[in-house]
Amino acid sequence: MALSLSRSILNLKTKRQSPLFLAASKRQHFISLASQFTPPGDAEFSKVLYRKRSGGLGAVRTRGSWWDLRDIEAANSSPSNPVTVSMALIRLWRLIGDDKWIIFLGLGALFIAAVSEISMPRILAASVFSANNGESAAFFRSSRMLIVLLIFSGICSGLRSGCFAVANTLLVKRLREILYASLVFQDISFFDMETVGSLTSRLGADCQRLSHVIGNDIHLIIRNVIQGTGALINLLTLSWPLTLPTLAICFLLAIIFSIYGQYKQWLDELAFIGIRESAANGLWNMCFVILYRSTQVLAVLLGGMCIMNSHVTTEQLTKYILYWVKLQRVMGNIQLVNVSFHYPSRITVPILDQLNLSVQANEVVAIVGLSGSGKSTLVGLMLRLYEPVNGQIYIDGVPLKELDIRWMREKIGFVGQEPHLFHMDIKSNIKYGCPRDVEEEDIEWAAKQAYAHEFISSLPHGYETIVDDNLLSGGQKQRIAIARAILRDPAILILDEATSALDAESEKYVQEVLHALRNESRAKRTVIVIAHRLSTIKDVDRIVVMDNGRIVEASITTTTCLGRLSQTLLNGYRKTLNNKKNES
Ligand SMILES: Nc1ncnc2c1ncn2[C@@H]1O[C@H](COP(=O)(O)OP(=O)(O)OP(=O)(O)O)[C@@H](O)[C@H]1O
Repeated sequence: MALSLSRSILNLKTKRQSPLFLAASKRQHFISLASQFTPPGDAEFSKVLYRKRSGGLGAVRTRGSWWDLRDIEAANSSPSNPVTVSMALIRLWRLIGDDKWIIFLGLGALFIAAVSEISMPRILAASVFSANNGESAAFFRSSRMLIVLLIFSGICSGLRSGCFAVANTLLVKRLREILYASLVFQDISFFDMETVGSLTSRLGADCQRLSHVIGNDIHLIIRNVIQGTGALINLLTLSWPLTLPTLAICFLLAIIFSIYGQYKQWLDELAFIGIRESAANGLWNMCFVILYRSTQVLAVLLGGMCIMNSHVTTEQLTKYILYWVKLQRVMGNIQLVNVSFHYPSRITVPILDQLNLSVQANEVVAIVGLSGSGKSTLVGLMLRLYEPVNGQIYIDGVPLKELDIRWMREKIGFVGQEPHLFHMDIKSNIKYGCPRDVEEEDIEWAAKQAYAHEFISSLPHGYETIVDDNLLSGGQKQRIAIARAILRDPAILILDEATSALDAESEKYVQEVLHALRNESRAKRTVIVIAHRLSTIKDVDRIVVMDNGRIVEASITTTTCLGRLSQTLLNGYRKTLNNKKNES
């Protein structure tokens, strides 16, 4: 929106250079930009109360006129957030934080400079007339006064622009911090819809523009108001008959400005929609929490009676309640029931179609299938990077979407095809993102599990070796990423095996890791591996074959794999097998 506004302002600037038009556009731009950085919430309650009163209580009932959006739909198609100038200023004021003294200092300097500048013409005229009349004492007094005012206005003007420039810099910094923090926690689907360019522009140019309004325009407005008022008082005291026609023209200009400022009405309408949405959300939350909690209360009441009647044991009741309260520990059972999915950016292309899959805790399952059959998408849904369009995913019997997403992701280790390593030592790379304190031996243990310890130890500085682009092969990078995932001790480990792009040495790494994971009790966990090579699926419990967004085989073993793969898949794997034979 900020970009399109920027473009439209640019167009307006090139088409119409009228200062009035530019002023109106600038104000609208400022409000729109401010709304990007502020959550909706400061609602105009007086308006709502007024509307509610005018509609009566009946308007608020289900399907009552209070919820009706058609009037606004018809009147307005702009999706901007409802933020008024004052709201935007208040929020920006909060952003200044502890550095408000800079603004106060700037305002003080601004006031003194403005008053000095207003006083100068009167004293200048007085000194000219006193010189003309030969009144030397008055002339020197006026001249001294002029010099003092000159010095004051010079120093204070400098101080004013310095203070606002510093406030401007602080504001840009904070806006970017807040915006960046907000971007980091967006859903993956948000990044599908937004281009990198527009996000970069928000962080860069838009923040800069918004703070420019604060750093320059606002203090200029304040200065002009003070100087205008002073000039008006001066004019009125000099000659009110001359001043009144000027005032009439100014009044006319103010009316024209206010006509351009009519968009406020749209902001009010949008604020009203926001309030109704919040109210609907509040009602939903209230109903959900009350019903959810009442199941626990009922469980305790009825369960207590059943214990007294010896229908259930205390242990059974405790387990029952604990399941309802929260999933304490992830065992690693995964169940996908009738899951369908399409990407938000391509809603007409179904990727997963009524998919059903069940993975038991500690099972090692390989997912195979031709490129584009939806394997990575399936994993993306398990990681809750996206929500299924239809169907449900359960972890240990609890719907995935009801679990705390951060907590859940801590329990899942994921290693993608191109894992990212940081320019720091190998030890820190393995430790990266681990939510608990770990010792050197834990890091080595994880590296051993990932078959990385041997090559790390052979490096000149071992675990202290700094990772750089040319130091490690693709397979070695992946082993470090697996060590990183294993160190977090996830209940579910998902490996997206690299495709043919990697070197020959990496051919066996997933196979070895899977072998270790299956045979070491400390490493027991559910493992899902997206396999591209036959060698990988040798050691798994089960092979799941995907084709065109569906699971066509869900429980074949390695020995029967080749025999039962569908013809299409078989051809693909035969080709791989032949290539391998030719190579060897
Ligand atoms: N972010 C996305 N937005 C839109 N479409 C996508 C996105 N990611 C994947 N797709 C499409 O979804 C389909 C399934 O892709 P997916 O990556 O899940 O297949 P895959 O079986 O993992 O393939 P490969 O083995 O090549 O990794 C493909 O047609 C792909 O183009």
